[in-house]
Amino acid sequence: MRKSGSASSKKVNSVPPLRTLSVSPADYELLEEVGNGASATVYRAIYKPANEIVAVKCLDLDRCNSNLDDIRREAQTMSLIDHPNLIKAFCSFVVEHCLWVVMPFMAEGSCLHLMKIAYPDGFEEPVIGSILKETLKALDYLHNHGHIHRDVKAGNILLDNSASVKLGDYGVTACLFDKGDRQSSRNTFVGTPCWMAPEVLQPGGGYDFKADIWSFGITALELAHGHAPFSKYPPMKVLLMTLQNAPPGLDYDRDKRFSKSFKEMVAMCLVKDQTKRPTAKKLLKHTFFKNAKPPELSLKSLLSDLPPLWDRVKALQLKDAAQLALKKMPSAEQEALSQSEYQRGVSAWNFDIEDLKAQASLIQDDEDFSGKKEGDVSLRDFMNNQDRSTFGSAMEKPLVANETDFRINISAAESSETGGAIKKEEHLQKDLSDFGNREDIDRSDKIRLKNDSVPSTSKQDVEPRWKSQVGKSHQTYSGPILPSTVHNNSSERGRTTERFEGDNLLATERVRRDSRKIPNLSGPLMLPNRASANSLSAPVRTSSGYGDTLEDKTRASVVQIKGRFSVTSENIELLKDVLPGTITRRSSQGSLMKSASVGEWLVNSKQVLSKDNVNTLPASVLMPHLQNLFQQTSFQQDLLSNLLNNIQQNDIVDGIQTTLPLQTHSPEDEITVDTTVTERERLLLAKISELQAMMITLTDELTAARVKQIQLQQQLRAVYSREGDRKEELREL
Ligand SMILES: Nc1ncnc2c1ncn2[C@@H]1O[C@H](COP(=O)(O)OP(=O)(O)OP(=O)(O)O)[C@@H](O)[C@H]1O
Repeated sequence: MRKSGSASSKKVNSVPPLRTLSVSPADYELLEEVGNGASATVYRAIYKPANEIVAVKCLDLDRCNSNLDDIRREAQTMSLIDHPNLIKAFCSFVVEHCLWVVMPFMAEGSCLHLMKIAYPDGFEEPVIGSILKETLKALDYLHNHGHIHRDVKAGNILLDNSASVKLGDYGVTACLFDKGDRQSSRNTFVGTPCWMAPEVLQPGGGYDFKADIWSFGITALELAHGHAPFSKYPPMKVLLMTLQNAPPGLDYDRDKRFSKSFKEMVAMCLVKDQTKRPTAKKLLKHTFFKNAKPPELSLKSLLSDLPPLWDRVKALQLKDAAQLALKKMPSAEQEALSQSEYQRGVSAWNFDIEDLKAQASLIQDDEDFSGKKEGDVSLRDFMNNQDRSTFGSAMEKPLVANETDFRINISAAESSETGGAIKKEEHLQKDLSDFGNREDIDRSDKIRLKNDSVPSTSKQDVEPRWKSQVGKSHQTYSGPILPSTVHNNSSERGRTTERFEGDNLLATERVRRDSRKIPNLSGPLMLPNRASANSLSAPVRTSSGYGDTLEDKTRASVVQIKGRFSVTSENIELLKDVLPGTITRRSSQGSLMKSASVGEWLVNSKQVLSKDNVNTLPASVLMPHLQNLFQQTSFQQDLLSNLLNNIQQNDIVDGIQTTLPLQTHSPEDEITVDTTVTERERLLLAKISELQAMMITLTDELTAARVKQIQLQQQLRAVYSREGDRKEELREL
């Protein structure tokens, strides 16, 4: 079951869907990575006893917020599911810290992948109709069997090479990760922000299967436009927009190419009042679906001319890595904006609605997605300049050559398309080497590529449509986990991480990890060991132990991790405050949100003002940064003081609120309140210490910045006076 590609060149068959496969990891050979989601990586694999191709989803249990018993229970439940439009697992078993789920290999990947690689502006209506109809059948089945999918999106709709459409990740993940009974889990929110129904975002209200109908409507828009509505916004803004704005829909002017019945169907799904949304069964009777063609007729042409799935995935990952590099952030700073910090940000923020609005209004509201975002790298440019054989029989070529081409192509593309953006090339060159030791990458990828021999499906001789498309930058890999039976298997050989050998592991993992750290306003809120450079992430990067303490705390309080969004118990409390418009108690934390962007800014300034730079850069470059750093640091100090004050005040208010009712309560109540108060005190004290630690660090930084400012001013004066002297001399001459 070691990862290898050697078997891919052999003739292999696909496993028919209802087979029982072995639960021994030794019987599986993992081949190429074909997808990754928030919690799992999916591989094409060979089932050795039958020489058959399957997909193995390796779900990292360390990253799941659930115990093995829950997983087993849910896996058994899901084994009862059986529908042609749902991916059914053959079997599942535990290999070290991972749950392996063996399922049919969907050779064309997800609709999201397909759009990213070849249809960035979405599909034509007949295609959408076919995909949606099959998805709706799957939802109808799930709902009839008492399941809510909770993560319907293009990334979870998978296609195979016979153009059949299957919904993956159908609720199992949600169930697996639920703590306690299902009902209580419905009081938490789960999903990916853009696709989440308003009622899902309202904590405590509960929701039902109609939440899937909303997500289905959003998925319809996603397939029509190539992206979900609001996908370019940070998650918090998405949350607000979903709650406050009119529901998104197909526009009469902008979406002229779509029929009235399609528009009407979408509008029916995207009604805020969940009781007014149709059931899946009713929706299936809509004219739009009555006219939909079977997928074999409408989808086949889409899938021709595409390279094998794993090559597409690799290309997208490389593109993402390049975008990451273009963000000009060294990896250390990327780490500063990691998911753990994002979680910290989420749980620490106050969802002060006014403040959020102010935040949100800072982001441009234009809906022009066609324009290339800063840092977007054209996949077309990358692919067109690749050696054609990159995606064909020459996959054995070491990646070093491909990566070199890649870098050159990006810079060429950037300079031609953005004009004068030559600097990006330098940054890219620098950052690509920053985020991974070149030698490491080369070695590890050589090994991987050597093994990844090319199957008979490669199509290097054609000039396909996908090459001429510019992929979008959304990073929303997601999908199924549908175990039918779970077995424990502690075989050393089964350890997923052993698929790379020795130190190659490090490098390859780093490349992969970094390729996922794409700063993206659609807000990939990844799991703790994945980084995300969301602009609303961690307020301040400190050099103290602050990050760890808080990160651990946040991790401990996570109640839901799903897709790109994780929710902590603190979030729920905070949202309870916000949503009915009753926030204020922690209003100072709204400032922390502001400091999120400040934090990012500080990072940039600190970069510029690094020890090495400070003596070499001209004063004219350094001064504005220094001044800004100075101002922002002072600003942050003020915010922190306010925050501390507010916490102290809140403490007093809380004390009054919690002690007053005590007089009328029973002794049991007193014990409960006492415990709550103590717990709250403990949390507040912890928060205060953390803030104090932050303040100390900030004060240090401020002092350092002041010193630097003084030095620079002196240098500047010296330069001016030298220049003055020189001018004097010249005049005298
Ligand atoms: N059976 C399969 N065959 C081929 N590709 C697959 C298969 N299952 C999943 N994938 C690919 O892997 C990606 C990630 O898988 P999946 O969504 O199951 O992970 P996840 O961690 O549950 O993601 P998320 O929770 O973000 O939805 C999918 O988007 C899809 O592109």
